[in-house]
Amino acid sequence: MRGVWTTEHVRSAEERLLAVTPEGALMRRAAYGVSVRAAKLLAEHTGRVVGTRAVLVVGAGNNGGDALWAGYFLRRRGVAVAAVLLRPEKAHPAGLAALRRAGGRVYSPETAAEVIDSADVVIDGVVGLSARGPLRPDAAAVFERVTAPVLAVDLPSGVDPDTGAVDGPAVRATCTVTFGAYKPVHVLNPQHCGDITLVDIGLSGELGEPDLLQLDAADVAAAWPLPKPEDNKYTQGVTGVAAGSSTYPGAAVLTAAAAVRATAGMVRYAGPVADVVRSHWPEVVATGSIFDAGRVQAWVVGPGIGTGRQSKEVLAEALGQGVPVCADADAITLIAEQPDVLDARDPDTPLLLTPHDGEFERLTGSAPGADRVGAAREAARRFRAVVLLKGHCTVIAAPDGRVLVNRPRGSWLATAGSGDVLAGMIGALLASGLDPWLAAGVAADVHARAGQIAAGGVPTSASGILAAIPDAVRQARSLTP
Ligand SMILES: NC(=O)C1=CN([C@@H]2O[C@H](COP(=O)(O)OP(=O)(O)OC[C@H]3O[C@@H](n4cnc5c(N)ncnc54)[C@H](OP(=O)(O)O)[C@@H]3O)[C@@H](O)[C@H]2O)[C@@H](O)CC1
Ligand SMILES: [K+]
Repeated sequence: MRGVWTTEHVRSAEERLLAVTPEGALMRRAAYGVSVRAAKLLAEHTGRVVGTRAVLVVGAGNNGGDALWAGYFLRRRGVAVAAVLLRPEKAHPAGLAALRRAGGRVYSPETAAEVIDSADVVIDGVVGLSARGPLRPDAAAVFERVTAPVLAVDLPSGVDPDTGAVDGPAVRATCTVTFGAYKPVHVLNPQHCGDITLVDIGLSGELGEPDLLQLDAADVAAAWPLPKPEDNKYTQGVTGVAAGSSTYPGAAVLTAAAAVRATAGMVRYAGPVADVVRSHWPEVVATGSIFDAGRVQAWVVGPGIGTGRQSKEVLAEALGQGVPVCADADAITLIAEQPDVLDARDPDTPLLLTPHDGEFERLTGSAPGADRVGAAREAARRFRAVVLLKGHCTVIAAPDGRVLVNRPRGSWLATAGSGDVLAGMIGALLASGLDPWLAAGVAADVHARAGQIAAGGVPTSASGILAAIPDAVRQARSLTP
């Protein structure tokens, strides 16, 4: 698993490390890493390093110091370096002196137009860990001119380091070089970070437990349930699916099919479109009502069931059986509108909620806002449930505070019925006995892989995602991170 630490925790770890490290050593280590990545970027874009031109955009703090020292190292590799100082009086003194000594030139934003226009790479050292709010107007004006690839030092300036939120002008980087630890921005807003490089500055011993986690392929592979020699169809867990209606039969088919595709156990369907489900997926044991469905090890309830009285009874029945329940789509709206349905649940029965933003607002009374991790964590505590908050970077929070952030693989999942497929996969993983938080994270990862595989660069559909589940599992099982 990839660990991610908030800026508060990175800062205090850095303070402890700084206390036992010679002055300036950490910054030079960080800056050297920036210069190596910058040289690679230059070579990729121009075919050479010597004789290319780098522009540093330098703010008031140590992030600017990193950029200035990186400029010093790039000078030594034959790169022409120009530093645009946004706050000349506050520019890191040692870094600036080193750059000048090495032959770097210095500009103000007003005099820099020409060097920016002819840059081969621009290094964003405006602001790092201490960033607040969007780019200020002077920095925003500089980046408006930029057409060269941008390397962000630590993080793209203008993006909130702890939430990844963007609320105005912000740097959109080709690549980001960060130090010591991944920060939330790197997993919550990969679109603005581009390709990310982590430079080791010796911080790992000081960091403690991570605040967020991201699954690697190896984690997904290790968690994905596979039949063992002693298994039969029951021992792998039976998934119950209560989905669909005469208006939305497709929701039943997609949800049940995703459970079939995800694991080798058995899938039971209970609902008004049993015949439709059976005709598409003969391996599903389908019946008309949840009350005569037989034993299951987990329920998925909600896709396409509507929010009427009968649907409420179905949800209450599932919640009362003492097995994990994934409440999706209409089941979330039902909980939001008629919270007494949760009385049917023993507080120890695992519950998993899978809202998109609109459903989240219905459920909690407020939209997730900029701090999606905080919002999901709070909702998870309040409902004593795992909350999977859908988004470009889906966030999965457990009631005990653990948070996973899913790695996006394009926007292919934004298609009708895609959520039904995810719910079916989660149900199958719950039935296999996986921890609900991990089940949600692993399902979200494979769902994203399936979307990418199904799309292959052109739009796909929920049926396409469904068909790609086996290849997505294969991909996760054969890849390292
Ligand atoms: N500590 C270490 O060991 C190491 C640290 N390292 C590096 O230090 C970086 C952290 O440096 P830092 O703490 O000096 O602050 P930094 O992020 O440069 O901000 C400077 C000032 O900018 C301002 N500002 C705020 N928001 C703004 C905005 N939106 N747009 C424009 N300006 C804005 C605000 O000042 P204000 O103008 O509000 O007074 C703020 O104080 C870290 O990211 C890493 O790169 C590495 O070298 C490894 C070793
Ligand atoms: K930056």
